[in-house]
This record gives sequence, C-alpha cells and structure tokens, in this order.
Amino acid sequence: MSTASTTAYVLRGVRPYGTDPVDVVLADGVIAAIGAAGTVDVPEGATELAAGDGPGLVLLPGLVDLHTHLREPGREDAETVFSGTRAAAAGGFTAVHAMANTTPTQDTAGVVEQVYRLGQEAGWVDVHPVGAVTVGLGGEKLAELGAMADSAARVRVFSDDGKCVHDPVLMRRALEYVKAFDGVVAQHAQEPRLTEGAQMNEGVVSAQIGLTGWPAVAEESIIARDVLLAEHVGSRLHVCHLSTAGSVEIIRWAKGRGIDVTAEVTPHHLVLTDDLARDYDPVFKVNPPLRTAKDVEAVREGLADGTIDIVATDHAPHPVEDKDCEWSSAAFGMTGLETALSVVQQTMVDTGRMTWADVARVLSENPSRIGRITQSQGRPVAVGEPANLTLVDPDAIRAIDGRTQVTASDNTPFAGMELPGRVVATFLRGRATVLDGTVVDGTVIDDKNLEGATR
Ligand SMILES: NC(=O)N[C@@H](CC(=O)O)C(=O)O
Ligand SMILES: [Zn+2]
Ligand SMILES: [Zn+2]
Repeated sequence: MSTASTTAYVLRGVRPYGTDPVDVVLADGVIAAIGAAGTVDVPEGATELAAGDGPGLVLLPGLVDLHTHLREPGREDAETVFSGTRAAAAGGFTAVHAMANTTPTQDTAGVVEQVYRLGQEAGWVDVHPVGAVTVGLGGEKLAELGAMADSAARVRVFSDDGKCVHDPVLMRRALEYVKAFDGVVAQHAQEPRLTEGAQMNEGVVSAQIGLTGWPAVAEESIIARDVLLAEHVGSRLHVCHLSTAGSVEIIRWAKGRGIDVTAEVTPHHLVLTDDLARDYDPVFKVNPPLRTAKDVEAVREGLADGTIDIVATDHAPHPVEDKDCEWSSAAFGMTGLETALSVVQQTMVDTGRMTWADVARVLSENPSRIGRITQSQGRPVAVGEPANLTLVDPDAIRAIDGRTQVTASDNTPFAGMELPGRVVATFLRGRATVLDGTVVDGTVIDDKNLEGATR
C-alpha cells in the first residue's frame, strides 16, 4: 500500500538546478507541469509551497547515496533501517544503497531481501541493499552474488566495505562474475598489511602525536591493482571513499586509458584534515582517515573535473559507547546523511567550482547510474518524470548538533560548526517525506520502487 499520489503540490518560484524561477506541479507521483508563474494548471486542493523572499529555493532530483551504513540487522543500537532512512530523507535523499557489513552479513538472498523489505516498510527512501563480495566479509570465499542479483532486492552493487577484498584472485573472480548481471564491485581500498594497527593518516601529524599511521600507498596500491584487474577482465569497478591525491591521479590515468572505473569521495574528505586528530577526539576517527590539505585540494579538483564521479556519504553511525572513549579503542566512522549536501554546497558551489547541475550529477544522476537504478532515480527534473525531488534553501545557515539530528547516532564531525544550506522538502514519488525542513511522520509501506521485483 502506498499513500503516494494522493496529495498534489505546487512549488512556486523554485529554481530547477539553480536556474530561473518556475512553478512546478507534482501530482499522481510524477512531475505534472513546469512553467512560468501563472501558466501552469494547478490541481484543485494542491498544497502550495512558496519560495519566499530572496533568490529562491533550488530544486534538484532526489539525492542518491551509493554508500550508507544502516546497521540493521545486528547493530540496531547504532541505527535501524527506519532511523537511517528517515535521516536520509531529512538530508534530501530519495534512495540509499545499504552497505553489507551487517550481522548477519548481507551475503545471501535472504538477508538482502530482509533489508529491502524493511526499507519498503519504512517508506522514507528506496533502499537498495549492497551484497557482500565474500561470505561473512571473510575474504576467502565468494558469496552468492547471482542469487542476490536475482532476488527481490535486485542487487547490482557488491562490496566487502569495512574490509578490502585483498586476495587478487578473489577480486578477479568477483569482477568476472558480476558482469553476468551488469553489477559492479565497490572496493574498500586498504592494503591490510600496510595498515596493521593504523589509527590515522600517516604523516607529520601522526608522527607528532604518536599514533600509528595509515599510509596513502595502502589505498593507492589497491586502486592501481584493481583498475588493472578491471581492465584485464573487462569489468566495471567502483572505488569507495577515495581519499588521497595519488588515488585521484590513478583514477585519472585509468579513465584516460578507457578503463570502466568510477570513484566516490565522502563529504568529510572534501573538507576535514588530519590536523583534527591532534585533540584525540574520536569523532574524527574514520576509515580511510582524514588526510592532508593537499589531498583535500586534490579530491575537490578531481570532483570538479569529473575524475571523481560521485559524492557518497559513507554514513557510519556508532553508539556513544563506541565513540566516546580513548582514540585507539574507538570505532572508525562518522555520520553524514544530514550534512552531505551542505558540505558539497560549501566546498564546491559556494567556491564557484561547481554549479547546482553539477551537484545533481554527483549526488543523484551518477550514483543512480553506477547503482543501475536509473528507471526510478537520478532522473531529470522534467514533466512526466517520477517526482523524486529535493528542495534546498541555499541561503540558510545551520548550526550542526549531533543530538538534534534525525539519525539514531550523534557522531557527526561537524558538530558545533555552521554549514550553509538546508533541505526544505523531499518528495518520494510525489509524497512529501520532508516539509518545512521537518520529516513527515506517519508514512506507510512504499512498494512502488520501479527497480524492485514487486513493481
Ligand atoms: N568508514 C568507516 O570508518 N567505517 C565504516 C566502514 C567503512 O566504510 O569502511 C563502518 O561501517 O563503520
Ligand atoms: Zn570503507
Ligand atoms: Zn563504509
């Protein structure tokens, strides 16, 4: 049962991709009309959303996250499918890919279908489970990739994220296997031997404060190996959370050679540096680690010039007891769903390096394409298209506070900072999941996901 399509909306004076103001009508789950003020037919009883004073709200295709940790099953104390997807809607997302490092692992058709159904029941965003590459993320035996692909969850993205698929033979087999169903292997690029006991980026800061370093080469050597493997077997590779200047160079080289590789950067790697580790506050402990200012500049440049295809949150919620402890025993990871768009605005749009159309590309169109969900998500803001939309106020300034975020965990590295931009409304197939910057509770099972088996 879906409550979609019952309410019609007219968005007055909004700017698709940041262009000139128009009125946009949403009805029956689709974009019914777009036109100059006063020129479009507004269905009777439609709810009006006005852009207010100033330059007006920016209308984007609903955001798509290729890398979200929802923690269910297994760590419901950190997040559930419900709480994590509610946070995603608050952040402007209409679809997320749920990473496989759950307990039990998302390595069978049964577990991915369970997560897929939980996503439908929650109804906040489309949930696309990622399948594990190896059984239990153990790195020894390929999981049932085909069964997950054929399941109701229709898995296309496979990853042992949290762990690297280190065995080159297994990585090769996985790349070969996923070709049969147009899948992609998303690699967490971390050479395990080079990162034993690693706590933060290896560099000046780690030497000064006495923490074991995670060298850039541990990431870069795996990426270099994997792009060559992908070329050798003619398969598609995706690189998770790329974080170093050298990694950007390797991807640029690989794309120049025609290798079918895509890459993501997280919001935190676009702005934060390893200097933040100096106070030993584990909120800044993450994998891969925060790097240097030079790396931050390189990933921004790579994102602007298209070397890096997408921004993915790597939303990694952890309960207080796993983060509020000594640095060396704290968990790796930070939340990101509710701050991602603001960080991209601050680092890329407000600096003049990207347009809002570019934001739509890196946060919606490209992740949809990589995840093979282009029937339903990352589609143009155009008449007849499904009304998966995000309405942003770029002039708002928000003070970030982990305790008031929608996610069940409060480990945001942006706590205490002010960030530009606020998600005013999010629509999933024409149904508002967020209005006036607040999530709309009382949603019900949404089984209209066109990519799923239940269409
Ligand atoms: N990014 C992190 O630091 N942690 C992730 C795992 C991962 O993305 O590698 C997690 O699951 O907590
Ligand atoms: Zn990872
Ligand atoms: Zn991750």
